[in-house]
Amino acid sequence: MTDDIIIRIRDLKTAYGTHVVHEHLDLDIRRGEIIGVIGPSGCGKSVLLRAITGLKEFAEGSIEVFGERLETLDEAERADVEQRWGVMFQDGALFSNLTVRENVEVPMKEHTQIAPELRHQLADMKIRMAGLSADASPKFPSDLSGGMRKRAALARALSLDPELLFLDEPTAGLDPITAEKFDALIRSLQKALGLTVFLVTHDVDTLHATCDRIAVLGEKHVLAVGTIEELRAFDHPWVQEYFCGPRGRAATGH
Ligand SMILES: Nc1ncnc2c1ncn2[C@@H]1O[C@H](COP(=O)(O)OP(=O)(O)OP(=O)(O)O)[C@@H](O)[C@H]1O
Repeated sequence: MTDDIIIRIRDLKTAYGTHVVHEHLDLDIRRGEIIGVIGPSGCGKSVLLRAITGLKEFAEGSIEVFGERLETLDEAERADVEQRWGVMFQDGALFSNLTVRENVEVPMKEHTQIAPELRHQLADMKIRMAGLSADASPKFPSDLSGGMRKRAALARALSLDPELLFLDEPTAGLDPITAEKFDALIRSLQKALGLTVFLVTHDVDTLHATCDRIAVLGEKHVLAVGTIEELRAFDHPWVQEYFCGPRGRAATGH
């Protein structure tokens, strides 16, 4: 059913000057799934996330999110669509001069008229949802550990109660135990809030712990989409190395 497709990408082409990143790329993301997006470094995972969220113009093709093509919308309509998703960027992208609470309040200030007192309370609630204690709220990003900064960035991505969450390498740079806790948090938030999650990662443990399906990017397009089991059977050298090499086998228990 078309309604179940929350993101529909057709024949996408993106480029920086003469450097083509994606060409003839098709991908459907289903409502309520966690889809992992993997592929070799530089294959265009982050650029794809940026194209979907309107941060990178594309040269050809179409991207529909919630049935809308962003480039056809006026500013107000576009802002309405943007409110329905949250993005956690690779480096967290927190404002270093704002406290954690103020960071989480930024999208609320931008998109809503919520009164300050209620906004503070809502921000603190998101901070707790992301697994931080209340005393993190008045701290500045530089006072937090890497794992806590990721949680603060997640709290900000959840700021406007999104239906759709984009996570760019959420566990990169975390120790394995912190990463495992973060994976569990993403899974439980997805279930509790009915989120659809677009998750860029290199982490095979994260894929195993969180994802319903995985899209493999390579050679400028989507090479394959499926469950880990389906991809393990996919005959492509990079996919085989990824899932059936020592790290892939250890993570999937094969
Ligand atoms: N602002 C930019 N200007 C020029 N080229 C860019 C820009 N951003 C990305 N690229 C190029 O686009 C390609 C895809 O980059 P992208 O960051 O999407 O890769 P990735 O798959 O996310 O890589 P990684 O796994 O290493 O994070 C790379 O060749 C990169 O050099």
